[in-house]
Amino acid sequence: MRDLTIALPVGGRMVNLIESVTFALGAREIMGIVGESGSGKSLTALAIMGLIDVPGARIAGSVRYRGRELAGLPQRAFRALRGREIAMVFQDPMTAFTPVYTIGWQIDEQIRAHRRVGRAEARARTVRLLGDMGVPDPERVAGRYPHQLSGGLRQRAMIAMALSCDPSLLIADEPTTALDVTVQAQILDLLRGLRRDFGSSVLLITHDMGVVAETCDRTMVLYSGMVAEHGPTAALFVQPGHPYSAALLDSIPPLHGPRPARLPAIPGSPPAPADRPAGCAFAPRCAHAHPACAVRPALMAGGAGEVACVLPAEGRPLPPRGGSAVAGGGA
Ligand SMILES: Nc1ncnc2c1ncn2[C@@H]1O[C@H](COP(=O)(O)OP(=O)(O)OP(=O)(O)O)[C@@H](O)[C@H]1O
Repeated sequence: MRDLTIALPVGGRMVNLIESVTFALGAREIMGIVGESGSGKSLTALAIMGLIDVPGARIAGSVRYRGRELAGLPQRAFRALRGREIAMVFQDPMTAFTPVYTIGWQIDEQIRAHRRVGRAEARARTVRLLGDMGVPDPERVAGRYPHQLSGGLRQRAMIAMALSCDPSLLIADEPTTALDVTVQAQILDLLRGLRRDFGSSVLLITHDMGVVAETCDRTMVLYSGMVAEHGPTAALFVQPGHPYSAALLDSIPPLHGPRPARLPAIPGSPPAPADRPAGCAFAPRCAHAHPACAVRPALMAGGAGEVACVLPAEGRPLPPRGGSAVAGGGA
């Protein structure tokens, strides 16, 4: 993705909801997009899938998949790509499965929509996929309706459906948010196994720094529709370059040592896209803000890899962080 910008008319003027988002995802790589609610994570994912269907939206920039430009691709071409090449799983599988057909029937149909196979062959593949996803007694589960399964089983079934046509890219939008922590750990394990067992790349969208720490090779931090920082996950956790990344990490309870009575919180809230300041969007909440922040910082080498902040560029790294371990809490 290069310089993706999505603008919508708000109050009579065009407002950028996403601005100049740029990243590359390699084969068999797991990348996390992390940010608060409203930071633009879902819009970024929907843009890859060609699913931004908002009247008046203006989309600029480039999304290339295996060398092929997706921006401006007609919906017919997108339909062929979705499911077969790029698949998506969502937070709540209840909204992805229709309640009136069995899980197995729905996965069979997905397979048959993309491949010329008969019912029996499709069902055999469905059962095999459910088994691969760790679903116990997959034949019986295939005969169940969505409401008859636990949240964890439904999420496994949805990932099975997403993988049914061997996509090379899986986009998972908050796939574990609705699950309890034990099941969440199992699903993250499953996502990590996809590159090994299926050779897939995964784009994982989450608001939870613990989830990216456990799962992602690289992490991109979004703030107010823009990239704040991007780099290898380990580097981001050890030496974040953007005060926002550092503040997100500091708001996670440390795993070792004494726990502070109150965790540090980031004061204020992100600006609405229409009220974004002209300079750095984080400056009004930033403990390190100074006059240079009146100019919007470009993404530059620094921090974990690339950072949109003048501090690292000016050779003024952030003070060392307190706790270094992650307890898997929400950010
Ligand atoms: N259809 C729409 N019409 C107007 N504004 C929209 C629309 N969809 C998204 N937005 C705005 O775009 C911004 C980014 O939204 P997006 O859903 O991508 O955020 P997000 O990071 O995925 O948040 P969440 O974690 O809550 O899902 C938000 O300010 C949101 O209000």
